Amino acid sequence: MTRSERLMFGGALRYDLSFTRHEQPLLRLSFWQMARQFPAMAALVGRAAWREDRRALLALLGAEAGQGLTRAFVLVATNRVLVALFAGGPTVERLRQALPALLAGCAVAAVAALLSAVSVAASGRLEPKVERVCTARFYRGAVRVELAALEDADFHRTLDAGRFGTDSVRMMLRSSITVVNALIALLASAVVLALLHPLLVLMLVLIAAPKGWGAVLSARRQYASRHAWIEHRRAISVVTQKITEHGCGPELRVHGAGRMLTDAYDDMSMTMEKEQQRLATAEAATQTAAAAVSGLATLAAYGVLWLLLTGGGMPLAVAGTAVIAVRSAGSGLTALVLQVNRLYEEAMYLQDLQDACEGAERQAIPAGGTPVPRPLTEIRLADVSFSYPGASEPALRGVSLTIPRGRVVALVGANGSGKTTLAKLVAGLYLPSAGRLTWNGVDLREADRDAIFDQVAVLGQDFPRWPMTARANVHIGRSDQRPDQERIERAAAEAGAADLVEGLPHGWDSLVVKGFERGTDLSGGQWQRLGSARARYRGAPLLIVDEPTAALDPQAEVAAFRSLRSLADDGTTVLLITHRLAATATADLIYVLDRGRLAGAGTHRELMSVPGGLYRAMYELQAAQYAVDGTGNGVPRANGVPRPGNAGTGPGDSHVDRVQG
Ligand SMILES: Nc1ncnc2c1ncn2[C@@H]1O[C@H](COP(=O)(O)OP(=O)(O)OP(=O)(O)O)[C@@H](O)[C@H]1O
Repeated sequence: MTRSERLMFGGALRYDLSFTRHEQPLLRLSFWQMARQFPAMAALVGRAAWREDRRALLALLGAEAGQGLTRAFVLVATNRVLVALFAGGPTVERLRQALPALLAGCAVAAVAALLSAVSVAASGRLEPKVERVCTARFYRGAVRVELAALEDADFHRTLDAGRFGTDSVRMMLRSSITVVNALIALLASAVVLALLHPLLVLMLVLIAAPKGWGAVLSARRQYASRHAWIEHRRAISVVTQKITEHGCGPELRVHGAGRMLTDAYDDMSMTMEKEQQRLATAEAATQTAAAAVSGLATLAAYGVLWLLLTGGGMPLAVAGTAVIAVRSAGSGLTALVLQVNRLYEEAMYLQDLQDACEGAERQAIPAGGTPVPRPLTEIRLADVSFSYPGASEPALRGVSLTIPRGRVVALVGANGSGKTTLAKLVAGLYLPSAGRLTWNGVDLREADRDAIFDQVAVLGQDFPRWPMTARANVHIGRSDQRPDQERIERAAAEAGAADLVEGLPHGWDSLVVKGFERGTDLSGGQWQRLGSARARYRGAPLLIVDEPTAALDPQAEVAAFRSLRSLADDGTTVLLITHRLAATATADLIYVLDRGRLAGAGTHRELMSVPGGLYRAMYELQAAQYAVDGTGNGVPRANGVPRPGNAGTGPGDSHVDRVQG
């Protein structure tokens, strides 16, 4: 373990042996068991190829099989040429005898070249398609996975491992085709050799076996290493990514964090280097052993030929063909071994991809379910508890509450009291561990979750800042419909984002990500307005907002809370999570959470009237910062929203604070 790993990640980031022993059965498979899996893996890719472009697949298979057969024809033609050349008679006559076979050999070689061109074109067409289909299946599955499943480290690892497999799809197709080609070529050579002398086939097998063994051994070693180091690699990429990330720039420089990260890169990469060296040394040893045994077998093959020739058991022309056949079979074999090596390794990664896809499909949010009657009238939680997978303490315990339609419902409570968790349950992102959560009387467990998602808009604390244009950043809120510029602009105006977009160099077409053409960056508050525009553009009957004003200036904050109020007046149910208790004061209903339990419910006035109540204590603490009392006396109000500060100036008033002399 490196120093950096201990400091930054709390320990070594490698899966120990138990992972490879218990969780990677592929590594325990023998070559023959693995070989039996090839057809299934090849079929996986083959089926995708068949679905996407069967003409290209057939052309590819035909061209490869044809190329293999041409090699046998070339060998037969060579044999004919040699027989003619080694026969008695004048040279001109022997050449004339050899000419037809020579011409046939040339014609077959030309056909082989054409077939090779067909194969290149067809595979160029097919490979990207198959890669796209298999990769898209993986990503489609990944976005449908239940959020709770992603909390499980093992499942997360399975998904992560699947990502390596997406590169393997293309390789698998290519390697499978090349292996088919090499096998046909080898078979052709073996048939020709068997016809010449059966003993030569045995020699061919002896030459091949050690190389095959070496290839399989290397592939397994590489695969095991990659798996064991997967976390380590991921950590290196996470660390280095931060070095160029825009938001990290200031701390990297001012705090000198850059040095810590670059040192960590050095440190962790050095351990990877050692692993690479270990692999290379092992690989070299395996290759040498395989080449030595294979070389001895080749020597033996030539020895047998020698004996057959000197003993008169074989004519010189046949021996000549045999030498060419052994040589061509030998090089074909090397190609085959290389490809089998690849295929073996790729098959393992492809299996990971298959496992990830199947896992994602198993853990997918179910499609369909009981329809939820519209419009949304009420969401009810009855004795709901929820624990995050692997967590020792539940995040919510026996919570019962109701969220009625068209109201602003505020969730308040200390950090970690369960507000965000509760909101995620309400949105259908998590299912309760116990108790019932119903949407219009339909239990979340049976409900059509897509229909629920369709009625929810979220603006989370750490909402995504999509690296796209300003327009796409809003439109992605309702991307199942065609972009509607008029609605986009209305949503932006309501969220206070219209001016900011107008001020961008390319307006709605400005890329709000630095580092691209037309790219520009936004301030935290500007991002929050854009995020809010997105949530509004979605136009869902339930809007969940988690600290929607954390980055806004006071004026924008007041406007934001006021517009939430007017949304509710228009029938939208607003679930508001905030620590700004001045804003919750105008909510229709406030729920107070304390360590996962419901500790209070009512209006601001009701909760303030509870002596020693948690809400009152929190409110008074916050109000004290502004030197106002909890009853609202002296708190200036702008359209019903309490505003801290001195009376007399509305949020929109422009004035210069003066100290009266
Ligand atoms: N993904 C998670 N996995 C495990 N535990 C989690 C996860 N998310 C939150 N928790 C835990 O659940 C509890 C409730 O967290 P939650 O985020 O709901 O609190 P919150 O009230 O929204 O806090 P804050 O005011 O800080 O946003 C906390 O103890 C937290 O550590």
